[in-house]
Amino acid sequence: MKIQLALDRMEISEAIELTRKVEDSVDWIEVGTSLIKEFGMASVGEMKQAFPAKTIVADIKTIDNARYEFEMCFEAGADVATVMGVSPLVTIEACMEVAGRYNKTVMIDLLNTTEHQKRDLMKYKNAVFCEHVSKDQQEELGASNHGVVDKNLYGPDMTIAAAGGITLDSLDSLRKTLNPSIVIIGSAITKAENPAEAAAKFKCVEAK
Ligand SMILES: O=C(CO)[C@H](O)[C@H](O)COP(=O)(O)O
Repeated sequence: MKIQLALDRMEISEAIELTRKVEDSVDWIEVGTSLIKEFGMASVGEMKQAFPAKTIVADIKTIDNARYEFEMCFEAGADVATVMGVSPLVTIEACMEVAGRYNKTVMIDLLNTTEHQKRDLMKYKNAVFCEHVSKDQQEELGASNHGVVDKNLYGPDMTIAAAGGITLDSLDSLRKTLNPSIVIIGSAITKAENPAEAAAKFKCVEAK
């Protein structure tokens, strides 16, 4: 499993400082939606400049205006950009086209999608599919992602990611059920007393 560090609700300088402490333990770096909303494409550009060797994920959560937003992300230095799976399929198609042209990757965020919608999205074989329990579901309902999803939904050749309140304790259940290739971890690292130690523990468990 790859570890994607999600950076949210902080200044760009804090995001860079925090990432420096944990970069050896993480694979992909997500510029969180909150950073993009607050600081725009500067957040993506500055993270790519600070960490040129890392895969930078722009969590822009596109739902419309796909070409404009995806071109903006890739021009700013993102390697992966996110689109909501509940978008009209024409939006997903446009994201796939732009990503193909830039030789970059689309991550489809499956938040609030039905099984029927998921099945319609499966044709985008080059995309990463992210099973996501949202911040509001976490903070208002106490939910988190333990990976309990029908794994038969996904073919063996599909790349799956999981996000949403993931902690060290959820990894075992995630692995047994969804078995994602990418685990997206925000607060469990960024809000830890010692982020470097927290990230190293994830790396150690993930490697087992
Ligand atoms: O996409 C997100 C919020 O919409 C976060 O990046 C994702 O939920 C990971 O952060 P955390 O581990 O704190 O939930």
